[in-house]
Amino acid sequence: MSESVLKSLSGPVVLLGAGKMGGAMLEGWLKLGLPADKAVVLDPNIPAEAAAALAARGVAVNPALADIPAPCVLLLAVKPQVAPDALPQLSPLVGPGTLVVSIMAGRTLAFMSGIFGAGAAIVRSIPNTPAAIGRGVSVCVPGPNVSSAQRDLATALLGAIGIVEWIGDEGLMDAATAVSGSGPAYAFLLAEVMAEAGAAAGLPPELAARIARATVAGAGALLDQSDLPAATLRQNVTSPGGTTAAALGVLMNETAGFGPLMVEAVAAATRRGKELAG
Ligand SMILES: NC(=O)C1=CN([C@@H]2O[C@H](COP(=O)(O)OP(=O)(O)OC[C@H]3O[C@@H](n4cnc5c(N)ncnc54)[C@H](O)[C@@H]3O)[C@@H](O)[C@H]2O)C=CC1
Ligand SMILES: O=C(O)[C@@H]1CCC=N1
Repeated sequence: MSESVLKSLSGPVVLLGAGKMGGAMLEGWLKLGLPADKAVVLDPNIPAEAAAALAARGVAVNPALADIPAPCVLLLAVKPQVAPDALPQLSPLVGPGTLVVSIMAGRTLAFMSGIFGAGAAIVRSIPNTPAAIGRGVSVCVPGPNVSSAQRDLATALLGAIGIVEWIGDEGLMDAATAVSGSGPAYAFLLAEVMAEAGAAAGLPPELAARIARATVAGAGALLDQSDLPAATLRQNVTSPGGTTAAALGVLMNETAGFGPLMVEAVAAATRRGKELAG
């Protein structure tokens, strides 16, 4: 479904911001068959080499706005903080057939319709960086003017980089951002702190880093491939009275363990999302 939707678009997909997330999304679309001449990148800071490589593949990089045909999609992948300066100039591009998709943390549907007009079709979404290997998670909420065909189009665009979850309540987006948008950083931090703890326990630091990284990656792959709940996979490691139980006694402490700490972390990220709302 994704492939046929992306291969048969009537107008271009315009990407604003070709950084980590925008760049990964563009690669996903091209891989799934979006014709390169249907992709337009707008990013004043794109490195010359990257711009030349995209242009060689047929992608239009930083054309004059007046030269861009009516877009099917305008995908907003700039930082939320630059949105008030970067978005208004794009307003003339947004016509009745244009779907605006934002991946900016915090920025609300109301903020975007304030720029693109109350009639604009807008999807607010939050992907995550495993998008770079096609293993992203995107949570999306549609604005009131989004047609079912445009929802399918957003699913195709975000589905090119991983799984897509739709929600109906925009009020949940900051919490979703705190879990899946920011979540990969928590998993990477786990690999970092396990390595540091291994070194503190006497392992050569490089060995500790290698085995911690491979362990987090292997556990993630097992979680992915198994049908068992995470709690069962955890219990399968934990011999009664053994080493894991000793560690989990610390990590699962009801007041100072991982659980309450994660609640605090997700709450902090959720609050920050609300601050970025604008
Ligand atoms: N990095 C992540 O894990 C995630 C990021 N996001 C959201 O994605 C958006 C982009 O984040 P990243 O890709 O991480 O940032 P990034 O810094 O890698 O990319 C932002 C890009 O925007 C470009 N840019 C800056 N000003 C511009 C302008 N006026 N016009 C066009 N392009 C401009 C920059 O040159 C850069 O290439 C943010 O809004 C962020 O909240 C969402 C989910 C996950
Ligand atoms: O840290 C951020 O604000 C962005 C949104 C989710 C992940 N990175």
